Amino acid sequence: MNARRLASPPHTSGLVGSSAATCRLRAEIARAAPFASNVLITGPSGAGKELVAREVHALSARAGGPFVPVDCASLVGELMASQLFGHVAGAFTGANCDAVGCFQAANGGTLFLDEIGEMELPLQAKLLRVVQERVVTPVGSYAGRPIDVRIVAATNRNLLREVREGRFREDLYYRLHVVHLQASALRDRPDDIPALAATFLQQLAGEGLPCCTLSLEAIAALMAYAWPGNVRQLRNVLEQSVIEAAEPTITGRSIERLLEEEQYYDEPLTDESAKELAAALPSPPLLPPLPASPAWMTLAELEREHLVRTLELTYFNRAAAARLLGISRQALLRKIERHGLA
Ligand SMILES: Nc1ncnc2c1ncn2[C@@H]1O[C@H](COP(=O)(O)OP(=O)(O)OP(=O)(O)O)[C@@H](O)[C@H]1O
Repeated sequence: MNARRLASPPHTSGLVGSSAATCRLRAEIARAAPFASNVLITGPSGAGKELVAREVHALSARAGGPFVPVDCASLVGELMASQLFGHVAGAFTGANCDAVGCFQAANGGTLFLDEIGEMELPLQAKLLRVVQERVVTPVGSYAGRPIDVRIVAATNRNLLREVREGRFREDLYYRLHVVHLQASALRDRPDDIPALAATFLQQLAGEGLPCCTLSLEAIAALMAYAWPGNVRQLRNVLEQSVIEAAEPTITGRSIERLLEEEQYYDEPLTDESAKELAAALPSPPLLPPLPASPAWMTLAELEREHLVRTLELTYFNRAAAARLLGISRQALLRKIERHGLA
């Protein structure tokens, strides 16, 4: 059987973060959790889809029952149906005794079908029958067994496009897409980063790693990064920085150095995200205020003033400043030099 864990871990506080997107998600989870309706969770890899699924389970009347996560991408070949639906002795070579599948293991609880978009079409047809009839028939048997399972599925694919392109059954899509929850990319909710980082540093200290905090510069650098690997990548970067930290306070420079090794360090933000990020960054450091603007400014003077303001806001993190300004780091470096700010 392909279940990663059968029993639910105790429910902890769950989703960390207070961005508008996370607050909305928390409210949607609370609204949908008490019902038995199927749930489809979408969002990029590492954005917290499994955590959302666990939250739905933990806040439902099934919380005392099992939470069974299944990685649908690994359900391939002959054994896939048996992994989901179980089999009876003699069903195929090597089936020496009856075995329950993930559906029966999740009876009374929640079955989490992770990476549902990867499931092969023949298995989708079998899954549809079970979802519709709430009866599971083990491989090699004709006797169906009623099951009481809530299905929560997740995908990082655009399932409607998969339907249009014939890789995902439309009828199954609509059976699963009763409640839709969206785990957003971390780059779209940078104001969650300080709380997530603090939680992860606390968890890492609890796991025996050095107890560290982040400087304001380090927080600004984390908030300005694009996070292609989302929350999972944030945790990994923090773990690396704790291991490498010479002092209990992690500096902006050490975070920048780690992020330079990751992808998309220099990717500019869209105008909208840049505005959100600028508003969410921690208060700028105490630097001498900019000279009062003259009544009339040339374009060059205006550019210089905005450059200084952006550099202050990002604690002189040039990659972050470039992203906020929507230009490449090379372009920013040229402007810094041209305006004598180096
Ligand atoms: N809002 C959050 N609060 C606290 N921890 C989070 C949050 N979001 C994600 N995490 C943590 O980030 C890691 C990745 O999350 P998770 O496995 O749920 O992502 P996923 O979207 O299911 O990823 P994948 O698509 O790769 O399976 C986990 O350790 C999870 O606990």
